[in-house]
Amino acid sequence: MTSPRTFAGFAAAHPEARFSDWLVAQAGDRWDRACGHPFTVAIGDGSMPEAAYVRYLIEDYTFITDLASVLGYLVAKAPDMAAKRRLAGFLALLTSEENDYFLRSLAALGVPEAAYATAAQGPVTRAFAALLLDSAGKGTYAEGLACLLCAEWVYLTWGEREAAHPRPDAFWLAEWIDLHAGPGFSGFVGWLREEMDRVGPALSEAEQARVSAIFSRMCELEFAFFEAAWTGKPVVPA
Ligand SMILES: Cc1ncc(CO)c(N)n1
Repeated sequence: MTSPRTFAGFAAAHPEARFSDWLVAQAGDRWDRACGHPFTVAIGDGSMPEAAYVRYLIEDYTFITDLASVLGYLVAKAPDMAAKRRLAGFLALLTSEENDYFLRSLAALGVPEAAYATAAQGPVTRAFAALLLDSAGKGTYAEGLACLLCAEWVYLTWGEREAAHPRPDAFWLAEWIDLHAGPGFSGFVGWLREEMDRVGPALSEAEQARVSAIFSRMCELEFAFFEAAWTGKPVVPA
């Protein structure tokens, strides 16, 4: 009998299940903790302390710089033009509209360029960047895709939840919600899921387990990233 922890076992028990559903099921409460972190609730309900958001923006600006490199690796590894187009489209958005969002928000919050342009990454961001860059750069397309899927799907999940009620006044919060909700972003995450669902089932069981471990580790690091901004005390999960 196949183990229920493998994708084959999961698919036998849940005939409609997608590979991406299995990744979330395997992550268990690590997924829920990342999507439901109090920091993400505070983005939407107007209770965000400015100091926490400044810490977040400075770290996340270094993160999205590495994310742009990760997308470059994935564009290179994507097997066909349709996939390269999707990934390149997101890379273009990240390096234009989203980059602009960071520069305007950091300026409005009074953060001087010197404080973010050359900021050293904290320990959680370093662990995060290492996992992403190693998976997408040295690993396989599937491994890099699992990182990107987790990062963007967590953001879509809290983004759509917070977009369901009126926006806070601060534009840096309102626009951060709008960047992670709406048809453009949900369309991209929907495509990432379909791509993972296409690539994942064809992998060996050992490689599927590896992809699942990467996805779950990403959930832990997403939680730790929010927690570091929220508390000001970065802790890399064991
Ligand atoms: C840490 C982190 N994860 C995911 C995203 C979404 O791109 C982001 N901006 N930052």
